[in-house]
Amino acid sequence: MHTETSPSTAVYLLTGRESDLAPLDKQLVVFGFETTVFDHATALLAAMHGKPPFAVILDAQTEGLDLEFHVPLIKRLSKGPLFLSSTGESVSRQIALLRLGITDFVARPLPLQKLVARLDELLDQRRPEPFRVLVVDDSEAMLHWLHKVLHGAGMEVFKTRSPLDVLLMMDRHRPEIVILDVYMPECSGNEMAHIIRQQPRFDGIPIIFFSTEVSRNKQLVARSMGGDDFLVKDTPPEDLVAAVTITCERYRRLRQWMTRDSLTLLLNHTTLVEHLDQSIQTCARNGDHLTFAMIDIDHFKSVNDEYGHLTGDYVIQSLARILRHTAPGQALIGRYGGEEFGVALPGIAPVLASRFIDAVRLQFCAFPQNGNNSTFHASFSAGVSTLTPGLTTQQLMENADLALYQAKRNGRNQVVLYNEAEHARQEHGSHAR
Ligand SMILES: Nc1nc2c(ncn2[C@@H]2O[C@H](COP(=O)(O)OP(=O)(O)OP(=O)(O)O)[C@@H](O)[C@H]2O)c(=O)[nH]1
Repeated sequence: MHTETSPSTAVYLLTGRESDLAPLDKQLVVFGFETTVFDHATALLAAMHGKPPFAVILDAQTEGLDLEFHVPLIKRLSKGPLFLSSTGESVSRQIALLRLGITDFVARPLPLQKLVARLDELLDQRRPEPFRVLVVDDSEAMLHWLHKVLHGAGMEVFKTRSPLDVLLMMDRHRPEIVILDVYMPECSGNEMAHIIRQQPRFDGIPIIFFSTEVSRNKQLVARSMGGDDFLVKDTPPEDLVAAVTITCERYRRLRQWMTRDSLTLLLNHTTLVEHLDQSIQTCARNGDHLTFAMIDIDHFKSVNDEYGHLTGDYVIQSLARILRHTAPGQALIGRYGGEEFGVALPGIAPVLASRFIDAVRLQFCAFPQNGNNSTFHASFSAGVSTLTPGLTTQQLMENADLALYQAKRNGRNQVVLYNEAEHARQEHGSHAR
């Protein structure tokens, strides 16, 4: 399980020792950024020579920092984001600083959540996932050409000559676009599009027809069968790449709205349960471990009452980020509802899973939350359940919920691993009373 940050998340912070920015290093570490603090620009530049960071944050008030001199030197060593934190700059000064190479301005007092959100966004932009494209054409030469053009543009391309394999390949590779030839011997592209559109699990996946057909009328018929666009086969490669890119980007944005929770960008409830379902089937088939944790922030109503709803939202976001940054790659993390989260850990033994959730609990407790111009700490309780033969998704979640209830009853701020025998004993005890 990886809980370390990769070197690519290195953030260099230039600030004075006594500055209000100094605690930022510990705060960013909680969110998974490997932060190093420098109190002199020369030391920062020397470190950048050795290992260029992902981002640099400059405190404008650092002693000896001369923006006109140092910013161009920093830019020469790293093309990454360069933040300037100051008490406020005039618009004309901001323009001058942008020209020098500053990419983002951060006002004081530092809005930590916004800064982290921005760093997250920049990080995601830096490692965009390649678009996944499925191409279906009975001509080997055409498949080869499409693969060459799209793969050459950085996309992940899956190809088949047989339309009868399409559904299977869509299940296996989860393409974000399907490019269909219109005239194929086994079935036409129109028919294939019609069949794809009958499957609710492929709802919304764009289909582009790729054909020699130039008749506007026939193109419209093809689109009425479920296609989204029509490209003729002598389309120049750059136009094909542009059309696929635009369509995939739109689909990704749409999917994000459909599958993600807007406050935390974690999976929403429905999608988490759907993915958990699939994961349970796979793990049950392969005999792999699967654990599920239900996490609930403690006394959250009091947080809202004392610090306001907005601060409550920040607390929810801080837990979401800690989970995102520390969970192993295969984890499914979702916002289950309000201040409740669900985390599925396929392939991870129950004891290790509990240990991981407990490590998240400690990080979350240690994280300084800001509200009413002061710092406070929040905590959560969690219940962890394990997949056993024959258990349904619903039962797995209910068991985690029972363990969570136990954690709350035990006094909160703890992780309880569901134990069937223990649960039966307690049930029996409560009935006997
Ligand atoms: N800020 C914020 N509050 C929310 C959100 N969703 C739910 N809540 C609040 O979360 C609170 C949940 O409170 P309760 O279910 O009573 O539980 P609790 O106060 O956390 O207490 P315990 O779970 O028993 O430790 C309610 O006051 C909801 O209004 C949200 O998206 N943002």
